[in-house]
Amino acid sequence: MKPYKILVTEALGPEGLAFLRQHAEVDAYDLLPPEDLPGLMDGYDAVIIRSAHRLTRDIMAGHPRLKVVARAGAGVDNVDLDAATELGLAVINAPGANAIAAAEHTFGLMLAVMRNILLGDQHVREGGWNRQAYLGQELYGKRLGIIGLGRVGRNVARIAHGFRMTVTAYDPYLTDDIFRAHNVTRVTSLEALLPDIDILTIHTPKSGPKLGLDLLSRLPRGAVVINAARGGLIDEDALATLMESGHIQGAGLDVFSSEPPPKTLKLFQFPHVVMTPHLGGSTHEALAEVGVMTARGVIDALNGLTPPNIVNVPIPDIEHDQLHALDYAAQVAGRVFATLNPVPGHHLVLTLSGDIAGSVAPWMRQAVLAAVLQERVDDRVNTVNALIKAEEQGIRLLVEEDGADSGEPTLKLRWEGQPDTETVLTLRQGTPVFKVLAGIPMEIPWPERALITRHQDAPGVVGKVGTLVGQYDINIGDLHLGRTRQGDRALMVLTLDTSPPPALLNAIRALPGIQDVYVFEE
Ligand SMILES: NC(=O)c1ccc[n+]([C@@H]2O[C@H](COP(=O)([O-])OP(=O)(O)OC[C@H]3O[C@@H](n4cnc5c(N)ncnc54)[C@H](O)[C@@H]3O)[C@@H](O)[C@H]2O)c1
Ligand SMILES: O=C(O)[C@H](O)COP(=O)(O)O
Repeated sequence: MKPYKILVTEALGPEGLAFLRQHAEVDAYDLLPPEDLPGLMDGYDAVIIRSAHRLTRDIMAGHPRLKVVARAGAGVDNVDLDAATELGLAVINAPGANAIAAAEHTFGLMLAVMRNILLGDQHVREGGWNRQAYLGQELYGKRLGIIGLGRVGRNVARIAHGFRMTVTAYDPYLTDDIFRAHNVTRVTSLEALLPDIDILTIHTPKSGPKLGLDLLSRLPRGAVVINAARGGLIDEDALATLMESGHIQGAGLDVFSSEPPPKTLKLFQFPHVVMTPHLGGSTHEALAEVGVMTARGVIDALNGLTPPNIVNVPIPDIEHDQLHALDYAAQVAGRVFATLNPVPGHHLVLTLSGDIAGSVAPWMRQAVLAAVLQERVDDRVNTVNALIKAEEQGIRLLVEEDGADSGEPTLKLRWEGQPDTETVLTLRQGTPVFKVLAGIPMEIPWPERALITRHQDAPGVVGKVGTLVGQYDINIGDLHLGRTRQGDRALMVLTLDTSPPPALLNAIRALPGIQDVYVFEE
């Protein structure tokens, strides 16, 4: 019996499916009718879609088993990311896995428009041979304008250089180095880009700029427009208007505001508009790459890891094993802190130092916060939705820097204004070691099973607890004691070889001087 159940709603590369099947029971469809998806979501740990389906809040909510949703592809605009995050669902995608396919398809469309390939094909099939009627234009020496120099945009630039085009791009989110590295001239506005190019191609997410009549009119007369990114980035009515006036000579479209486009789409009237049914990422190679990347991400996320292709959790730039160790340290620190300090404050103060500063810090904050909240909130809370759940609980996270950004990763936690809640944990060669517990300095390598007593420092308490544990035939592997000062608050941490039964815990609780008893087991 496999531990997970996964629904795949649209054709996934066979390599990805095979990987999923090693770890999960998989129900895979070539194309699940979209209207059937809401009724099928129950009982799956993960659901994987492509562009034919939408994962809305309504569809994702109310499925206790669901932990991960995935978009097997680049664009996650058909997943309600805010809803997924609030619901604690990890969102996986496959960034870059189909970027070469999409870039090559962009050139397919470009060549089809510039060289009248589809019109010529139709003409020959109809028995014609009028070569003069289908005179085309070369890409060589043309000025290509790219909006969005991301994974696809950079591949477009690479191919364009092969055609000896000059390449200019607009992407306000990238550094100059990226433009230089790809031999692309940078412009800092669309207004600067559009008048000086022959061919425009857009490669931004759906949230990118919308090119309506005003912006498209800035293209020189006779320009060609390509959209293999997302429907709606190029306004279809505006494009039709400019095709009609002859301002725009031709267009290549792989994506549409509504897919498939309605029969009433004005652009169908123009022979120099070449259209494909969202084929940009549809090559065998890309589907294989997308399938494997998605499948690995989904299984990692189900296993509680943070894969590099998770969309709604900050991703630390470190090795898998190191991340796993830090995740464990965050769990231990958060759980022990929340259990020993059950009355929460309003402000949780977290100090990170050592190797968890930098790119790891945003993820670490969420991981620790999730572990603290897990002890307090019944609702599902995890690294994905920790910040949202904290806000719902009226808890604010205050992050303090202590300046040290190398050395052993160290987490310090306390409720603001309550120094006796301070908990300090260091990760030493992969093992969490507590340095301070509930404000009491102690040095405790964290065991698999620990029993902690909170008690009054007084003669006989330790011996009585030890005797009771022995009476239940449980071996004590290690013992640590700490106190604020003689006769004051004290803690005892016992490493036990076997689980203490409830009767033993009750017996310890009944001993004079004992304030509370806690058990932590893996
Ligand atoms: N047709 C297809 O089958 C197909 C295949 C793959 C990708 N896509 C789509 O192509 C697009 C690009 O994909 P990608 O993998 O390169 O994404 P990406 O995230 O790697 O790159 C997108 C780039 O757009 C830039 N950008 C964002 N907003 C912008 C704005 N307002 N103005 C200018 N630049 C902006 C970003 O800085 C980034 O560099 C996405 O919409 C994706 O969904 C379509
Ligand atoms: O975002 C993507 O990866 C592309 O739009 C491909 O979509 P598809 O998976 O439906 O082919």
